[in-house]
Amino acid sequence: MKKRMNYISWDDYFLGIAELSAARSKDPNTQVGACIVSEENKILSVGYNGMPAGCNDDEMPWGREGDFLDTKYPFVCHAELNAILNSNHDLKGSRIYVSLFPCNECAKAIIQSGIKEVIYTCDKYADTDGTKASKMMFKMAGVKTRQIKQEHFVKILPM
Ligand SMILES: O=c1ccn([C@H]2C[C@H](O)[C@@H](COP(=O)(O)O)O2)c(=O)[nH]1
Ligand SMILES: [Zn+2]
Repeated sequence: MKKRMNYISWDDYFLGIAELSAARSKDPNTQVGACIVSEENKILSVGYNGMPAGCNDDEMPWGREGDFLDTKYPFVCHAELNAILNSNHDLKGSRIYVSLFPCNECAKAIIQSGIKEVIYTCDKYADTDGTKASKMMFKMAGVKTRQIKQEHFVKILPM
């Protein structure tokens, strides 16, 4: 008997894990997941966007509008940063799979931690200055970026 042939690719596998991680997010508007992988295709870390440890996410604001301190923005820890901080490994030469293209703050953390490739699905904030800054920095720092359209991998998130 021959081996099974319709197994999923490494990219689909790790993006699927990033999507599954996103399903843990309490953010009512945008759930983001990240999965960091070594050159040997070993998972080094995962993360999703959420409130910092010790900050009760039932008491924190989750809105997008109003006074800055009444929104989630100053508080929520981004998926990529959580994945980087959750890791006990050297991330040099690794790649990160993310469900949303990284913001400029995450881009800085990705570059500084030595991650060499960003594979992403959604780029819904492509027109924002933050995303433009991320793309500028990735280009200058030699971090490759590659988009994989969602229809190309198994969608795990509940609809
Ligand atoms: O690089 C990023 C950018 C954003 N996030 C998180 C932060 C927030 O929880 C949401 C964005 O919320 P919107 O309502 O779409 O503004 O995504 C992240 O984890 N990583
Ligand atoms: Zn970010």
